[in-house]
Amino acid sequence: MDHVFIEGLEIEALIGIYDWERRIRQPLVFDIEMAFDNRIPAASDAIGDTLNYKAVSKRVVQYVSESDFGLVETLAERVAAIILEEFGVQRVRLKLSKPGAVRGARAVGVMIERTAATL
Ligand SMILES: Nc1nc2c(c(=O)[nH]1)N=C([C@H](O)[C@@H](O)CO)CN2
Repeated sequence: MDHVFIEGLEIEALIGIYDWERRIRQPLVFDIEMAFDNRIPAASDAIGDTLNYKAVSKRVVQYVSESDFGLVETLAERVAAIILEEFGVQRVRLKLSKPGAVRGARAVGVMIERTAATL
């Protein structure tokens, strides 16, 4: 299966379980891999046939910038659901990194893979 990806998408958000984290915005980094059949846009050369990574990025930036969660797990789940539901993606892999959250670690966070519900 082909993929469309977004790597290193940096967004500041209100995120964290500690009191001090409720008063600041922290940088988060998203790496997103979306299953998509790229043969169709490759044949037509039409942006309308693509899974448009710019449109997905814009939506993720808008949602994450306005979000307010304690856990990175919650935010990752919500972003994955938006990608599946609003962009018709069948499978998404998402890595959410919180750089600098743990002293000595470059980043911590979660990686999830979700599939669209079938009726
Ligand atoms: N699995 C998780 N562990 C932790 C989280 C989290 O969201 N998921 N969050 C924190 C704190 O907010 C931390 O990032 C502050 O340094 C701790 N562990």
